Amino acid sequence: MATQGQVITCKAAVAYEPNKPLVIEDVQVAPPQAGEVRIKILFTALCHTDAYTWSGKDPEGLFPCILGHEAAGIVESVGEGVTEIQPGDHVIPCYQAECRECKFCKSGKTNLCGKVRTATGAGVMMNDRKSRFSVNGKPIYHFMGTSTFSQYTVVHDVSVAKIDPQAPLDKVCLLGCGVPTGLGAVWNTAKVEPGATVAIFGLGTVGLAVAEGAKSAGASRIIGVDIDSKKYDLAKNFGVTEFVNPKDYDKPIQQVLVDLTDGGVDYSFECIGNVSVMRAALECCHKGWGTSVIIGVAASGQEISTRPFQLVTGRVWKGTAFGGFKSRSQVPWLVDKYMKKEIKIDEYITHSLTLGDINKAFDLMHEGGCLRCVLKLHE
Ligand SMILES: NC(=O)c1ccc[n+]([C@@H]2O[C@H](COP(=O)([O-])OP(=O)(O)OC[C@H]3O[C@@H](n4cnc5c(N)ncnc54)[C@H](O)[C@@H]3O)[C@@H](O)[C@H]2O)c1
Ligand SMILES: N[C@@H](CCC(=O)N[C@@H](CSCO)C(=O)NCC(=O)O)C(=O)O
Ligand SMILES: [Zn+2]
Ligand SMILES: [Zn+2]
Repeated sequence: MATQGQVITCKAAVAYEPNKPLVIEDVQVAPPQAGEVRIKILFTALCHTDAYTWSGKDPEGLFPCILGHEAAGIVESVGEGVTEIQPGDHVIPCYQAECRECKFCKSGKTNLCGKVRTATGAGVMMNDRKSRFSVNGKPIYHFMGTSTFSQYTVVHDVSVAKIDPQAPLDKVCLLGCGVPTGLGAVWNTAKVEPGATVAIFGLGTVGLAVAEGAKSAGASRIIGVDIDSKKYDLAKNFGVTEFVNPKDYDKPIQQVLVDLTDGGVDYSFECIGNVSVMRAALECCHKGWGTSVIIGVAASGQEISTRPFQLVTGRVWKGTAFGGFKSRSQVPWLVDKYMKKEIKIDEYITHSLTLGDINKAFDLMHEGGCLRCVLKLHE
């Protein structure tokens, strides 16, 4: 391999400051050290969490950094001691690692992994607590352990899911975040059963994936709640059976849903990141058993609240990261499900652009007509 062991200079989108346009730079990407993998990223999508961190509202946000965490690519080289991944493997970088050795991984109770989390939260690699990215000698922070807005990135080996080489990378890149999050929130976190009633707050990619998951789980009613009525036609294709726009009512949305469902829904999902909506999502659940799952990411300083009585009377409040999926083990399984046409991906991709258009892609994301925009990173 000509590039193995060498610094690679390539294009990447650097976020220098919150909310300032990303700058396409020539970035130096150092070779992978022990336990690391350097990946040629071919396609990356944008997720709202990238916009959230870029906005400066993420307490873990560090600048300058290279954002991006929903991508697919091909391994360029591996560091010392990496045995399960080889150059040429088709992979999806996973922001939620799976080491299979730590307390979290061994617990069987969670998909969270503790092995590299302190480093990924600090924008560095575990080995030497330094970045592999630089511009003219100045380090640039990693983001979520993935930094996929770059033609090449370096990640920990425990964060790499090896997938079917036949899978189209311009599609399966979405399995790096939004789609698994929604499906897994239903299948793994809530464990929705046939006949259940479901309310989904926010019908973006995550909320629509919740609808898809709820439909496949056999939910009897899937009520979509969004302030953008244009979402309804689209949402029907993902399984939403009824639509409610809070703007059409004078009473609180939780009351609207309780009245519509003879006392409340069995399951609700917050897919926005709005703490007032999180409260409504809990309070629209049925007394005695209703479960609400928080998926949305709220800004630094925001807190959730409700009357404790809501929980005393049997409602359950939960949250989910990456839909509870164990990344290295289950992302390849999700890819196989897509290849067998058992889950959707193409339907979430509304726009396709190149890395140079990344600022335009973020603008599109805020315009409502956009679910996922996939960027091609190489000509
Ligand atoms: N927990 C996780 O693992 C995880 C993974 C991926 C994304 N997320 C988070 O999930 C959230 C959703 O992501 P997305 O990509 O689907 O976002 P999105 O912006 O595409 O979708 C949000 C939807 O919510 C609607 N909305 C906004 N305010 C509303 C309100 N007050 N009431 C009803 N509807 C409202 C919008 O019209 C939009 O349709 C984000 O906060 C993102 O950061 C979390
Ligand atoms: N850094 C933020 C929290 C961000 C957050 O909650 N991230 C989600 C994934 S969002 C993907 O689009 C998550 O999985 N969190 C678990 C984890 O990061 O380990 C903050 O500090 O508020
Ligand atoms: Zn995401
Ligand atoms: Zn682990």
